[in-house]
Amino acid sequence: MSLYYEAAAALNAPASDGGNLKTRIFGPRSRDNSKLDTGKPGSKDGKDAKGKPEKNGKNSKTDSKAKKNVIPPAQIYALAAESCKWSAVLAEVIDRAELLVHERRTLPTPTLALLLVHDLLVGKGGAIQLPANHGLRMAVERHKARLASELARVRVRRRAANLIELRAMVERDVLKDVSSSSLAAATRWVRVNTLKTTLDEQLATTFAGYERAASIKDLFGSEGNADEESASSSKSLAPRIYIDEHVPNLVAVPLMSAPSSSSLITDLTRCDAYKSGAIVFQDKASCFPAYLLDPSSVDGDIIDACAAPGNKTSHLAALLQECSSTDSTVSTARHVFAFEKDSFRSKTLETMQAKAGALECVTVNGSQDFMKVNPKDERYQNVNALLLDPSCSGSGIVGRDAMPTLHLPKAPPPLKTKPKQAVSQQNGKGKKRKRGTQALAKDEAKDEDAAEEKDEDDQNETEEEIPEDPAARLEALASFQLSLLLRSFSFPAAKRVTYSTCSIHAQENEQVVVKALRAINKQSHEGGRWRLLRRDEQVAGMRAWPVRGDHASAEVEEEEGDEDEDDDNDNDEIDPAAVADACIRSYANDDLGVMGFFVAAFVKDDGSSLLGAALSNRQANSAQPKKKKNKKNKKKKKAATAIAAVDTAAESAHKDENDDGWGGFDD
Ligand SMILES: C[S@@+](CC[C@H](N)C(=O)[O-])C[C@H]1O[C@@H](n2cnc3c(N)ncnc32)[C@H](O)[C@@H]1O
Repeated sequence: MSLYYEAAAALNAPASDGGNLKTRIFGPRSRDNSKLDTGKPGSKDGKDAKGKPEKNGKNSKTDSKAKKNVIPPAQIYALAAESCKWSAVLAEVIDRAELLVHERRTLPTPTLALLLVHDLLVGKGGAIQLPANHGLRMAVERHKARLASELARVRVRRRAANLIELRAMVERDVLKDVSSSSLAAATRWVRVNTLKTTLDEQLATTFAGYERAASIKDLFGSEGNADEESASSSKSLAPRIYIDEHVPNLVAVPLMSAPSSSSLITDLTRCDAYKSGAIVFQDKASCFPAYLLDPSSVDGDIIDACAAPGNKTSHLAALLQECSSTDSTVSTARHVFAFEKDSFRSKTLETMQAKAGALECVTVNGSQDFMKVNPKDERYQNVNALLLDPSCSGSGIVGRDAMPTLHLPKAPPPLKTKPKQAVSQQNGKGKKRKRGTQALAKDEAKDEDAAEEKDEDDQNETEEEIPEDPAARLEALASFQLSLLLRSFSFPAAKRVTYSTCSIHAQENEQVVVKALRAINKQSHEGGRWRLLRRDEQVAGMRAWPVRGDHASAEVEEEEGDEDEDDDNDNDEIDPAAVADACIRSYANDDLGVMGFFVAAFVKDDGSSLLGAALSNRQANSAQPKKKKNKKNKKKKKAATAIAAVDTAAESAHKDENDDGWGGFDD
């Protein structure tokens, strides 16, 4: 009986408990099965129900009996997920057959009825997994003929020729349902790692048999599809794949925590290409920085300043290899130096580079603080480009726990006296199970093993985990990000820098960019001047990406003490519209299937073109007076340089980070 009650408890757990179906069932249970299954006190801590120590041998007997009763989580998950998937159809069948009206004394809840009818009508074995004389089984089987004929009617109404076609329709409906609530959460982005394979090879192997989707929405059956012949059918059982139009070697497939088995959704974590590092799970937006940095635009080495877990590092390595193999003039091997401050995450970085086959060109500088790296060190004299993806609030991250809606049959009107089993579910075993599920669901966030299907790039902390004062936290983060960005500019041979966050807050994005431009351009312009890479100069895919920076957010007041002290820079006002156009953003709710993200690229003009996007049209008019010039002398002593100021702020941000053991975020 437990199987059905366990599955019902997992499906009915309140959303506020968090966690998707998979983690509700697998994460907690895998650590403490007996607790959930037996509900008996005492057996775990060696004490009996009254709290007294149990006699020798009794404990182990109880344990082994409890173990025998444990239902494999995979079995519970399969039942819950499949029933959820079929719930729209089955709820209709149960209602029309009036099962709950006829059996209101024996079938305590609509969820249980749904699970039992699932196994009877569409489950794998075609039978309820209970003894033949069990009350629940008998209650449902009494109505088998009526239920089967209602199922046939539903099938005919939906114009499915047989059960196989109906199954395909059910799956498509579920995909549509999930993707309509969050396209970003329902999409699995897969980067083909060109260090190990090619897109064509993967399409012919890992993704053989997939139908081409014409758009992200079409992955979920909402629009027509790219393959003309297969366009007809929502009845097609083939999974779909979308080949991204912006980032090369990137594809998307549907992702969902349920259903457990589906021909439309394949579990890529189990495929050889994933295990060997030939494909990498990486959100589309997270591919922007390396692509925008465009290693082919420079010829020297590259630094990834905040690298762990390392998806952008291996992406950089792949792009580097691609441009080296196409450019015969490149004679010397180019390097990616990957820095990571956190020692634990440094190990992940190393492992991921090894898995991606990137170690030939990537040097992992683990447990090294980028702020402490000497830009003048001989090893970095050939560094032309830097990718900076520092810790951030992670406010753009999307939880990948999309669940289909659970449709339940209508509950019958209540009986005057409570049926025995209903009472026992409310007050007895049912209650214990629910408590167990809830308590365990809370632990789930800490359970690393529960994250079976988590992307490597999905290990960020969420904003909720940031300590109490979010405003102060954001301010400290922004200062820390600015200091890292200014440090990136200070590498003598640097010509290009990308700055990215998986945050949606302007404070961490456009505002950092504007402050960085102001600060850097107050310094001597020896060797060139930093500006934003304009949209028209960006690689094709980024130029075409429609979501740009936020104009209003780029209007940043100059802070007191930051006014220009150098008469030569009187014309360095920043044009918010130009900044916004140069910046790239994405939002989880913008229907493009990606998480919230921000990236901007800076270039160092060697003097041949000073008409940078960041400099306003006022740049041409050198006579334009600065507004706060009269304050200039008073403040001269107050701020030595802008960089020194942000360095101090950054130090406190660093301290803040260390204090609470906060390790930063991945994308
Ligand atoms: C957002 S994650 C980087 C994700 C990574 N770029 C990727 O795509 O896989 C930020 C990382 O920067 C690291 N970090 C923070 N401050 C750092 C510093 N001063 N020097 C080096 N690494 C730092 C954090 O430990 C964290 O692992």
